[in-house]
Amino acid sequence: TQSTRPQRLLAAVHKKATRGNPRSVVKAIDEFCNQNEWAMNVGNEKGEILDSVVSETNPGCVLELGTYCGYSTVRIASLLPPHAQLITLEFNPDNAAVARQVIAWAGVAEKVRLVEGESGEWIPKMKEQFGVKTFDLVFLDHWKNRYLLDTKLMEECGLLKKGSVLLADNVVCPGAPDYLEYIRNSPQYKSQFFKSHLEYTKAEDGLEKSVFLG
Ligand SMILES: Cc1cc(-c2n[nH]c(CCNC(=O)c3cc(-c4ccc(F)cc4)cc(O)c3O)n2)ccn1
Ligand SMILES: [Mg+2]
Repeated sequence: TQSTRPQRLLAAVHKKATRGNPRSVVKAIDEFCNQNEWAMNVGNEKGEILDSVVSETNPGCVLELGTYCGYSTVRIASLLPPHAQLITLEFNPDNAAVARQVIAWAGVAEKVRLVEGESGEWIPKMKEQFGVKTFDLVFLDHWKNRYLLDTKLMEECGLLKKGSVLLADNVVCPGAPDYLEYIRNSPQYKSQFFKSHLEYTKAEDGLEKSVFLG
């Protein structure tokens, strides 16, 4: 039977990356996507911006919406301080299965909790199910038409505190216009746009970083 693109991406990780070395896993995926097949990982150009935001935030508790194959999960987890935790939500069970193996190969599994399901269902359960108080950093990389809804849901669930950082991928391509409109005009956030390109292409894209002011 035919393999899927995520399965071919995983095969490239097993072939080219060194087990336990997160940077080699990131490099292997970027090579696969540049040389073989495009895939919707955040990529290296936006990934370096992600790395800098993670490093400056030094988060103890991170939420990632949209795991896909675990590329950004591995980038984030490899920069977390000891005992910090990353919860990542993936909607597609086949992609989640690949992500688990990518995360394990990178050697960051003990920092990561991968949950299969929809943001709207799981965000309200974060406190009771995972003992989360608030998130220091949220990486929004899931369905673009859910960014705004889920940001409001996180506010309502008391999952953000003064200083919490939201970092949103794809605010230009595919785009999240209602989210940008809200977050840039809300007195409760201080936002900053990082211009970049859609992963592995020359198309315009960028990340929006927003600090919750409480
Ligand atoms: C509702 C809910 C959803 C999820 C969830 N799990 N996995 C995802 C992945 C979502 N990501 C994307 O769709 C995405 C698309 C493109 C793209 C595609 C085609 C083009 F032509 C150009 C760009 C580029 C990207 O960088 C992306 O991130 N969402 C998890 C939990 N709850
Ligand atoms: Mg993305």
